[in-house]
Amino acid sequence: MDDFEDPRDGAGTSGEDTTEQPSEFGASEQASSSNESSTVDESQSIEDMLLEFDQQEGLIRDRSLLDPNHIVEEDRIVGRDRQLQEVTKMLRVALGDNRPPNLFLYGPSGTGKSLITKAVCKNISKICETRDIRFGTIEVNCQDLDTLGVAVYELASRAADEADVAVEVPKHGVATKEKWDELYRIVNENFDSAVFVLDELDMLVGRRDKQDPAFSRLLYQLSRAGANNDLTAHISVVAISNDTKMMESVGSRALSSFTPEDVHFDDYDANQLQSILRRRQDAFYEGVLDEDVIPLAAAFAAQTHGDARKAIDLMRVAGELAEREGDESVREEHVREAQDKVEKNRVLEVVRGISTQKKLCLYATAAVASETDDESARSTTGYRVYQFLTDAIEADQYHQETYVNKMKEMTTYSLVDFERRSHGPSSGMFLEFQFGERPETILETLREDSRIDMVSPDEVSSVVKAQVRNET
Ligand SMILES: Nc1ncnc2c1ncn2[C@@H]1O[C@H](COP(=O)(O)OP(=O)(O)OP(=O)(O)O)[C@@H](O)[C@H]1O
Repeated sequence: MDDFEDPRDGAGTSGEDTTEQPSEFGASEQASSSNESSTVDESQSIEDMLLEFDQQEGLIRDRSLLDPNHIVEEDRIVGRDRQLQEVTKMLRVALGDNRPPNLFLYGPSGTGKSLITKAVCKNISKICETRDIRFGTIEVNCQDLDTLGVAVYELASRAADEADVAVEVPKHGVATKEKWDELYRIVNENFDSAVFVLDELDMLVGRRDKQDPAFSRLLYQLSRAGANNDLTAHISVVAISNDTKMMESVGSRALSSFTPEDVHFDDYDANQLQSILRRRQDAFYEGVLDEDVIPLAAAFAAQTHGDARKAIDLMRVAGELAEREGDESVREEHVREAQDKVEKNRVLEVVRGISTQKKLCLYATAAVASETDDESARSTTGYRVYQFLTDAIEADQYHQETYVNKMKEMTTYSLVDFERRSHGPSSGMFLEFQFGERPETILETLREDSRIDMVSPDEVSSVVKAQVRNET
């Protein structure tokens, strides 16, 4: 955040929100609808409109380059040489007659973990074809898998897709053991060598036992099957996670058979993100991207933790906004609009599901952060603003400790981060919260809750200012 100029400088970050955000999709929808209303021809039939849109020149030439799930060619991968080399070195064993090691790839989201794994596996597969080795990449994302049984079925089903055969057990109503046997059958009959890619593995917690999460059982069973010949193919397991501490939750039983090689993926800085975007600028027709677009999208994405997915997403949304508004080029203002929209949607997703009390804690803390120079909020000040808010809407009031715990829970949604601090003996200890998104975006989003909207933002702001002045 502090190693480049805040891209929003000069664009009003001080909290004096001027635009009325019309809907959950933010200002962009409003802009496009007001644009439409000025050009609408009421006599036009739907068919005419469709034909007209069809003839309109778009700005985006190749949408796949802006799709985060598309595996880009190797020459578009930038800034991950070390990781590419490590993963290639370890998995290349699959090209011979040996079992490659298991891997644990960890680092924040959007730092290229899945991309590098897919790119290396794709190349291994290409070489294996020329050597008559039947190699398969069996990939699952564990995010939506809630039990071990579901995960094993999913693996069997992906293995079957990769081998172009059918799964012969039903998805429901059979024991997990049968699903394992089916997975072994498919792999053994169709592959000499296979890499299991378990993306977002830490999400596979299961319902049974928090001490023995499903991901731990999955790792144990898979690596054991490799060792005791249930799986005759040479298999390697690549576990991918954002949670650097995931391996600490893997039970000792699983750990002793899994024993992975670790590969760390660190954050991208704004320069690396710029290079990533530049290698994809041919997603647009020549000359339609203004020169400020890429540096600004990269700077915005670098503000959180340098997420390439976010940078690519910003460039795509900016392009789509420009297209929808009938503009001839993608400009800086489209990126700013896109940033608002992307941030707001993410915050909305989280905020929609939390209780009013948590919203009040978050609102109070974000209100403080929006008034401080470094956009941080002390828990002690946040709590006083929280008390003001709960009094104002006559809601129950938590003790300070509960308020702090509720705020700490917000770290799981990556909305806030915190550090324990003390500003000298007179101020005592407090937590200092930092936001992953602009505090103003969080405030705007929370004001969509009618109870919170009962309190005037100006009133909150003057309470906050007074409290911040009182900080020692
Ligand atoms: N070094 C890079 N060069 C080019 N594109 C990249 C690079 N790193 C990431 N990307 C792109 O960013 C997007 C996200 O990358 P990827 O899915 O690999 O992230 P991840 O670390 O696996 O994140 P998550 O943990 O959220 O799944 C993809 O579209 C990918 O193509």
